[in-house]
Amino acid sequence: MAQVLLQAHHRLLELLRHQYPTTSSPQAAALAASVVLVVLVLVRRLAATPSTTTAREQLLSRLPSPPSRLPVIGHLHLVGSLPHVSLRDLAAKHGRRGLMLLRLGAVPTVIISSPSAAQAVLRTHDHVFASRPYSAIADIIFYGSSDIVFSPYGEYWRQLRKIATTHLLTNKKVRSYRHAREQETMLLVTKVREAAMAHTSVDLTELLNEFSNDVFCHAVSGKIFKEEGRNRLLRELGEINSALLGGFNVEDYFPVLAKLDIVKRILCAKAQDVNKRWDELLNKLIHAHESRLVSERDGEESDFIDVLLSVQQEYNLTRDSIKAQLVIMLEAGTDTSFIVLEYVMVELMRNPRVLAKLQSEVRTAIPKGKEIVTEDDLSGLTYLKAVIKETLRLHASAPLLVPHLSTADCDIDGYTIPSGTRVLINIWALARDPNYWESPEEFMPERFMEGGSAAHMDFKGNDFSYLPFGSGRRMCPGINFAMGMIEGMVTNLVYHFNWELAPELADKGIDMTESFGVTLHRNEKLLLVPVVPH
Ligand code: HEM
Repeated sequence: MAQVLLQAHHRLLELLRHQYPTTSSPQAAALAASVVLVVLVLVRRLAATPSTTTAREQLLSRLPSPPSRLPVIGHLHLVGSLPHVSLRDLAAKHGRRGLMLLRLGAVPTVIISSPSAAQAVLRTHDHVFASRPYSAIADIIFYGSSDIVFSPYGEYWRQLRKIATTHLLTNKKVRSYRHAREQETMLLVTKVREAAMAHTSVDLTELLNEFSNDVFCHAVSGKIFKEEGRNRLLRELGEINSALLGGFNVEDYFPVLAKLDIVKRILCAKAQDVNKRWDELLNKLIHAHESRLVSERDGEESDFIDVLLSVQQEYNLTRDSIKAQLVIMLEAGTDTSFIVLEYVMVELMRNPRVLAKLQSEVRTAIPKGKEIVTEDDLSGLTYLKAVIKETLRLHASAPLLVPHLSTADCDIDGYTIPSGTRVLINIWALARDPNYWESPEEFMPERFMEGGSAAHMDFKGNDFSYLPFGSGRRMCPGINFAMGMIEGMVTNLVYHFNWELAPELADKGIDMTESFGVTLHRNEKLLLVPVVPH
């Protein structure tokens, strides 16, 4: 027993160090891990009444699960720094029919790893699995989880979803932000052209991140988004949110800790702090919108703040709820779109044949000499669409989707998943499964072209081995917004420039090491030399 507790302590220590890398000395971290372990063991002892073998426990115990479970931390020690990879390997060994149960700390979590199990969860029983587990951090950052992504399934969420799909992210609205997208595209192309003239490299990671951030800031808060460096501040705050939401949060796996006020105060202090900073900034932005006269709008398209204020009464939205939607829209859209953009360029650089073919398509279809390629020029670019689809297959920004939660007992293929179980759908594993994909590790856009093995597939949630945006009620409502941005930017990058690896990367190639947070992203910067073609 002492040996297993020691192992649990060691793993807890690693996890705490990961969560609080800069704030704790080794001694303080070891002490914190010991305190957490003692508290958890005590709480477990106190809670170990006959009710622990409830009907729910009995159902859980029938689900396929790895045998090596430690006290307190459960299977957490089996999950490495790239959870989607560990989960795929564990499921191959211990899963049955695409289902596997892991005890992540105190939280039973079902991992879905086959298209048929994904279909059962996201389509057949979608209504049962459409809720979200509680997250102490999300609760602070999103004003009591009152945002569309983390709010539990129910009437309130339905209203938010309606606002998103009928007011904020309709095709018409997405088209109306076109001017903002093209303006930001122009800024980026100009910067790259300057570098090309000077024969220097560009940090494309940074440029694309900035582009994506600015397009969203513009959509959310209109023309004033750059005043007083607000776009930079919004980006900084967004990055802090991502780090907090994506880190290993002890309180998510040991919810009992989040209930202890003193522990909550310590663990959630950073989230409180960033929420305060968001609140100040959003109050200013909302106030500026409220006090702006119609005559000052100068024909400008209404932004997310205008839209939310205009439907406030109709949907009975509180001020906090409006702020929660603004924070989540920036969070949900910016990072995901930037990651896809960067990976498209990474894959094009790693596959010169594909880059050449894409350039040929783009430069044949679009007349020479355009200052900027607009969204009108994109129809008919079938290889471009195939390149983006293939990038989304290999590099889903959210490899485990956002966690789902069951709200009733539900039978799937002979197993019963009890109510209140957290469910992760490993779409990364589904999209690389050799049972469903030919040469799954290869970047082959042709598979999505006419005559290819995946020609009929789209990302609209109908093909359960290919779900980069999820499927069902909780599916991403921002696909059109994202596609408008990604297609436009990639086309401009390959239309205007030829690309070479920067000298720093020329010898060693592009490092594909990734980190997992809320989203999955590369660690190293993409440094490239742009060349203006003759
Ligand atoms: C390439 C870019 C994007 C990718 C890959 C992506 C992917 C996803 C995924 C996987 C989910 C979770 C689905 C689930 O839990 O089952 C999601 C949810 C969501 N996405 Fe996106 N997304 C992208 C862009 C956007 C954009 C541009 C917006 C908004 C402007 C957006 C807004 C949302 C919202 C609001 C949700 C939560 C829906 C809900 O819980 O009801 N996303 N997205």
